Amino acid sequence: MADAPLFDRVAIIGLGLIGSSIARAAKAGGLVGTLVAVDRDPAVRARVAELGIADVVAETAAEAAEDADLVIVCTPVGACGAVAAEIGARLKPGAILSDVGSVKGAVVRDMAPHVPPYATFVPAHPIAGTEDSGPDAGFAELFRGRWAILTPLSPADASDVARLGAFWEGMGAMVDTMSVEHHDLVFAIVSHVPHLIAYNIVGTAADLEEVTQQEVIKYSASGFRDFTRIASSDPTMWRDVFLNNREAVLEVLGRFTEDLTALQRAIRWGEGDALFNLFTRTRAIRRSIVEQGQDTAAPDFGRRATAPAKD
Ligand SMILES: NC(=O)c1ccc[n+]([C@@H]2O[C@H](COP(=O)([O-])OP(=O)(O)OC[C@H]3O[C@@H](n4cnc5c(N)ncnc54)[C@H](O)[C@@H]3O)[C@@H](O)[C@H]2O)c1
Ligand SMILES: O=C(O)C(=O)C[C@]1(C(=O)O)C=C[C@@H](O)C=C1
Repeated sequence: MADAPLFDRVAIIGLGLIGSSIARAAKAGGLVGTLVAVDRDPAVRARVAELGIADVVAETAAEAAEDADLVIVCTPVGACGAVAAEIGARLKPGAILSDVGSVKGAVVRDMAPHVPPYATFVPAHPIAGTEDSGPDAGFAELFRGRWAILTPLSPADASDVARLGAFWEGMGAMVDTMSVEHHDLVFAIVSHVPHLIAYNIVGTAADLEEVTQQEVIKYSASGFRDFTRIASSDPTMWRDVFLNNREAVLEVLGRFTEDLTALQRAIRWGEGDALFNLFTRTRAIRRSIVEQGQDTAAPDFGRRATAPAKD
């Protein structure tokens, strides 16, 4: 007899890249009995029904959350508070509420006040994604071999944290836990500021009057192309990330700006050793990332086997 699913009823709110990937992975892994999906966009709800990646497509978040053992909010972080306000009173006793937001402090601030004492809020963040969005962009293998960070709010939540961790592991992820504050600093460095740099360099190139748009497109088969991939990431998602992780991002940007000024000086004064030493250190970092098998920002898995690469 097959093992019983980890959760009888799971509700996913927001069926974009991440929500639809969870739906696909959870069903493929036999982790849920009934999967209920809802999105505020009627076109997304219709597409989810067409794709057949949920058992039930609900009309409202409150309706989706009712009776669910696990509810995962997969909207942009700026919408998480309003969703929690809508579903909080409808959560069933013993339910686990979670999210996938790229920022944790602001999400906890906005969601936690709406969680009743008989449910447990376990914030989460999968470190996996692509530059694409929407329900067609998702795929079941997205989380395989990737980290899922849980930021538990109380030691009393340990058994629910373990259950949610098992759910992420069932989707192929490796689970780690850290504090909300530490999370926001770490991901400001390794994800948020790198995205800001990509948005900035692509914007600068597009604005340079002496380089035509045609040349930017024609000669971008270089490092610049990698920046354009990142800089094509969803504008709503990333606007919300920067508005909601302001302090950590500004802290890291301050350090980044100082280091950039030092590089500017080294170039101006011909300090080749300073440049060489930095580039040697950064090359070693890249090599250790590759050795640990974390070198693909957007894992291909089966996705590219069926869909031709866009770039
Ligand atoms: N894209 C990534 O690489 C990535 C990786 C890890 C975590 N995240 C986080 O996951 C979340 C979702 O990102 P995504 O890339 O799946 O975005 P997406 O744009 O692909 O999907 C978001 C979905 O949420 C829906 N939505 C928005 N407001 C809503 C509301 N109030 N109620 C119900 N549905 C609503 C939208 O209609 C959309 O379908 C974000 O919080 C993001 O920070 C993204
Ligand atoms: O691969 C990409 O396109 C991503 O940017 C994924 C990425 C990241 O920065 O690593 C982006 C945001 C998330 O919160 C987690 C993962």
